[in-house]
Amino acid sequence: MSTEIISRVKEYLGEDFPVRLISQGAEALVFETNQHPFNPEVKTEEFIIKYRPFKNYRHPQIDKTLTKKRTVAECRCLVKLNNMKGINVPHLVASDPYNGYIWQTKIGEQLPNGTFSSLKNFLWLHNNDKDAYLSTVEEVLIKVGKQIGILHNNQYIHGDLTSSNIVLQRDANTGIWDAYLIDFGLSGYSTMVEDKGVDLYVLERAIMSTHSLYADKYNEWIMQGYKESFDNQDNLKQVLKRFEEVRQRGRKRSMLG
Ligand SMILES: Nc1ncnc2c1ncn2[C@@H]1O[C@H](COP(=O)(O)OP(=O)(O)OP(=O)(O)O)[C@@H](O)[C@H]1O
Repeated sequence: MSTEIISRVKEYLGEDFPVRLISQGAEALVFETNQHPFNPEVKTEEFIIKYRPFKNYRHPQIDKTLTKKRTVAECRCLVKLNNMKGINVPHLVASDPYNGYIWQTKIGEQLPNGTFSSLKNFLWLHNNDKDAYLSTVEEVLIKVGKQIGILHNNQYIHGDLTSSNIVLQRDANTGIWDAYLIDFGLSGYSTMVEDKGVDLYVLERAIMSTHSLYADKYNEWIMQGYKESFDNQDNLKQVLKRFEEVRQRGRKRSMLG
């Protein structure tokens, strides 16, 4: 199946177009390339191509409509976020919603152990070097919280806030890590505190399940950054109240199995 999809992508981009498959999720295949979609002069950047393939379990017409709708929604969100002050996200480069393609700038780099610099891998890397890296981890997690806070303050929600969808990249001048959010397939405009509470809960659970040893400290730092990014304390209070309610619902659900 995936070989067939990859040949379709090759056919679409051209046989000689250099792409490398880096991820295959439920919804999309993600490739990386160093070639710009339409400007061969751009030589210094790397790009991500996200492709939503045809799903043969869906009626072809419904599939086309859904693919187009989801691709357009993700692009719209990226464009909005590209113009939002203070938020770190990939730049939208090009898109072909009819065929399910989105091109965006690549975020991230290799960590010293050779893994990709997602927050998840970063925390794994520093899991055993607690003392030496604690302040770096604290700084990074406060920045992560700030990014989520800025997003929520602008009435946007992420919708799939896991530690794999947060990517770290060093500032080119200072060498200091910055936090970026990626994957806006389930994101959108929302004024509802419930959606924001769920975003926070999903990330809290993700941190607890993959980095259980220091999860409490990590979540505390994320929430410190989140709180610092709010100007309006009433809004913050409402979100935090709902976050607690979402947590309690989650606890009840897991007790009931
Ligand atoms: N702009 C980007 N820069 C760097 N890596 C990226 C970028 N976009 C996606 N990736 C990589 O590809 C992976 C999958 O991308 P994304 O989450 O957008 O697709 P998805 O199909 O929604 O995946 P999943 O089903 O796993 O959530 C990411 O976890 C990340 O490793």
